[in-house]
Amino acid sequence: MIHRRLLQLAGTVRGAILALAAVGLVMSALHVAFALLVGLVVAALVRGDGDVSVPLTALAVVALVRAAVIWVRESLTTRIGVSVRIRLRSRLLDKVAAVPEAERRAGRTAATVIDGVDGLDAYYTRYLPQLVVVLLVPAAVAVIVAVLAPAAGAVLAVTAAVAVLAPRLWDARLLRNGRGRWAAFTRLSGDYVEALRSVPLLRGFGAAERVGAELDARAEDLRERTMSQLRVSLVESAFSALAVHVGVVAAVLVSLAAVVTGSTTATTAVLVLMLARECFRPVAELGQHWHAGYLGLTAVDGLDGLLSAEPAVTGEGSRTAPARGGASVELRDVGYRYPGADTGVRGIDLRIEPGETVAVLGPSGAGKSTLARLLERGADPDDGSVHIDGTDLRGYALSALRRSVVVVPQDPVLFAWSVRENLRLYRPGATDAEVEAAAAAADAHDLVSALPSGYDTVLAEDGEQLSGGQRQRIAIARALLAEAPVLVLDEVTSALDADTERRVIAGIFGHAAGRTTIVIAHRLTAAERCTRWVRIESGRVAATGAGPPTALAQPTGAAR
Ligand SMILES: Nc1ncnc2c1ncn2[C@@H]1O[C@H](COP(=O)(O)OP(=O)(O)OP(=O)(O)O)[C@@H](O)[C@H]1O
Repeated sequence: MIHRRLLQLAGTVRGAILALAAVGLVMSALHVAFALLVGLVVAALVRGDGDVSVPLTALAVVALVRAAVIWVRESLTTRIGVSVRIRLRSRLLDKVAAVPEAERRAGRTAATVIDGVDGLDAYYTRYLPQLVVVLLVPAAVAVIVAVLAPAAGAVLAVTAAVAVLAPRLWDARLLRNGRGRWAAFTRLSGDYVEALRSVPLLRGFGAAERVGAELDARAEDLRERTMSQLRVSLVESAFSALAVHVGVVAAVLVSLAAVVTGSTTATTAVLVLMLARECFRPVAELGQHWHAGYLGLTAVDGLDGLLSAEPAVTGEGSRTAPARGGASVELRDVGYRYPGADTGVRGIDLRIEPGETVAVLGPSGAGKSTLARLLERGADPDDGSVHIDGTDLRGYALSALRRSVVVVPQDPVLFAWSVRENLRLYRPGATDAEVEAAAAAADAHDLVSALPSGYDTVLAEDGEQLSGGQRQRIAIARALLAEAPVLVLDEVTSALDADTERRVIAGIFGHAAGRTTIVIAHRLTAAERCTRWVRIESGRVAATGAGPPTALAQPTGAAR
């Protein structure tokens, strides 16, 4: 089955597919030559006449060349397979980085990028080249047989056509079932990832058993779909195999009948027997490759969905980063709605001078994190514009912008790398002294030093051996080390006790002095060193004030 979208996705791989098809054709020609030579040798031996040394030598040469071509084909297939996977994965990973959808559905995305692409490898490197071989070789062999024995040639032509075309009747159903199975597989992958991440939570709430039972039910659904798929595919294979065997037997019987009636020779009958097998060899191999390759076909929806998803932001300028130190930040009548929702921010006007420290306060859901998102260009505003140092964010090269605005989220991600590598995420060239100074400023030096190998301790996935507050402090140190002109701290001290929070805030303000710092906070203690405050409510600026925020900055009932 040829899938137009998959051919488009393959892009420049088309030439490689044709090269593999050409090698497949050479291979088939060698098989046919081998069969003819064996036929000639056997016929000569049966007749007991003639010298068979020449065809035997030719047979040995063909066998050697065939071995060499097999080697070439396999190494080419592997190389092309690797390059197809690299090319597709790099296109997909570019998308994963830009598409919010991929972030939200991490498990499904991982299944598509890993299993889907693996499945496509067999489709491109085995199935499609073999399809070209099947379109040419059985017809050519049937013509050769027809020249030797017309009736046997006709039988081969008809049965080969049936063997190739009959399974296509099941293709649509196989593909439909396969897509359903793939959807169930990726959904289950996503659910497993989510459940594994939340095991302590699920256990804590006694929900582990219920979620386990749901996963069991989904796994059972996947098993049933897979078995149903296997059944359809086995029926298809059985029909194909039947046509192959019936074809060989019928062609041989027809040529034997011709021998009995004296209209052909025994040598021709032996040649027909040998060639009949070669006529069907490509068909049988196509069946095997189809089963290896259709997994890729079924993954096409996931691949297509990811590749055609709209990135959160499009286009970028060429401006490099603003000058080091602080940069001005300006939001001009900014409005943003989350896609498909009526939530976000609107009419935000805010100017922050270079080096200023501003607190952004407001109730939960007011739109504070949305502002942070807009500042790092995680999304573009629907209305208005965001500027850094007077330049619209869209005028900066994305990589430069992301180095210039560092946002520390409330629940930061740490990688399963050493603490030192985690801290150097934004500045791989930072010296050990700079790393330690940033850690000390975030009140993280002592806690890191107490780890078994200090800064070289390799963290568990997402820093699991650390408490929430310890992870927050390492993430703050990482952001301080970046020395970005604009630092946005989004409730980064929410997991710290009041004393530690004060120390961390003092450290941040000392280390980041001169840089523009925006502190998003619920608690006034987190923002008490800011020189100005802004209160956001329902996506709008509700009030602003000079000096550190006081109780006035908070809506009634907010935490102090
Ligand atoms: N990905 C999203 N899709 C749709 N709506 C969203 C999304 N993220 C946030 N929102 C909505 O946008 C609004 C603003 O959310 P935001 O996260 O900016 O609030 P916040 O002030 O940071 O809240 P909190 O203090 O609880 O972190 C909320 O109504 C929220 O439900």
